[in-house]
Amino acid sequence: MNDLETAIHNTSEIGRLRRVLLHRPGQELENLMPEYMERLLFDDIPYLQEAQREHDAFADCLRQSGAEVVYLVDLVAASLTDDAVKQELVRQFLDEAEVREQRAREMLSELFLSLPNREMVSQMMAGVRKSQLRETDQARLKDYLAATAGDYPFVIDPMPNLYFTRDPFATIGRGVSIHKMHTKTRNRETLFAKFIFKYHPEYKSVPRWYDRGETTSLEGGDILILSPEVLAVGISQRTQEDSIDALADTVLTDSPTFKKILAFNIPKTRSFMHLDTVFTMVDRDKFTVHPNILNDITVYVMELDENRKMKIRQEEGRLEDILKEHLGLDKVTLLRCGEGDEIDAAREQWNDGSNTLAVAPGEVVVYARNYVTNRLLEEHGIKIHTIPSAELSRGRGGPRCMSMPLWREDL
Ligand SMILES: NC(=O)NCCC[C@H](N)C(=O)O
Repeated sequence: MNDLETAIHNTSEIGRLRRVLLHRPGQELENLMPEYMERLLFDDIPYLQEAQREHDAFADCLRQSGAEVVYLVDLVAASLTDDAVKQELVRQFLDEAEVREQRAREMLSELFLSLPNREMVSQMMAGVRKSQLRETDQARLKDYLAATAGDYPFVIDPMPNLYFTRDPFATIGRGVSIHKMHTKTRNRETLFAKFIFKYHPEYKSVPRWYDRGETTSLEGGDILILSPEVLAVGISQRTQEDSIDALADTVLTDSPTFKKILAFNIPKTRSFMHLDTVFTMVDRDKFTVHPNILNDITVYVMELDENRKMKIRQEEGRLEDILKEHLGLDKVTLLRCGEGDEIDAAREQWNDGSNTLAVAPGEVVVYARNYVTNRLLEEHGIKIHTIPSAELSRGRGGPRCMSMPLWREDL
């Protein structure tokens, strides 16, 4: 069924992309400091204006290939359907930012609630410097600053990873999986998803496969929709086995199409943080892969038996053969990042050479910088759209990480 009226429709990695969620990097990047970068999951400080230019080129590329681009800030703003909802967001946001000091809560609530919805959401994303509170009531500020010892310059931390819209929630079929993130830093991002899927007029009735209140972590970069029947989920640095069990329970039981989950156990390292940093689908029978994982990957198959009880078994053999069997294909080609060269593969994977976003079968968006891998894709008949990435890549994510499909055509 291809009716763009439904809020969410996502039954593959490669069906023609018709609507996609992005976040244009904003002031949150201007609040990155070298001292706190590691905790905020960045390896360097991007130059915001250039990062925005690159991101706009990404958005234009998606529009030119036929997708409507929807921005996170607009969806969150449109979810704040009345003052009570807006106040609820502010309250929960302050709780989750761990602002406990009463005077700070009052000053920040006043600051946020004085802004129109869109500006308020952008301000929440950017974080708040202590120096910004100078505009407010001086006596309260003095008391607050005296009560919070130390030189930490923020009253609320920035959320610089928001432009990786792939991770805090994921669309699967007609439903959504809202995540409990591995790090405290990124867990704050999923509050926006909570409000979108609770209050936004178009998104509030979407079925829920996983929720942010779960106790184990699951991140969207680990979820790949290989076909309307088969999901791949990474057991990774960011996604725990128990989360996959819980996701499998709901998706395999309640979604009309999904029958199987292939759980890929991958190495737990920063550069391989999610499955989509080492493995993406580019065509019906072609995948990019980082060669280093091929000897170090175990695949488990999860299915419900005739009594609707979960069965899990380990698969043996080569990844190509496992994919062939479960996707019912005659042939599968794995395209090795950096053409399999040890040095090029490591360099290009670090800058997301294996992190492609398909806009249609055999047609993908990639970073221009990964020219060795890109050449290989073209040699295998894949149409590539290249985008610039000098600044965007400093956050360690590529075109797939920076996008969440809301609507794809069925294959
Ligand atoms: N799916 C992805 O691999 N997303 C990239 C997320 C990068 C971000 N700096 C993070 O560490 O979470």
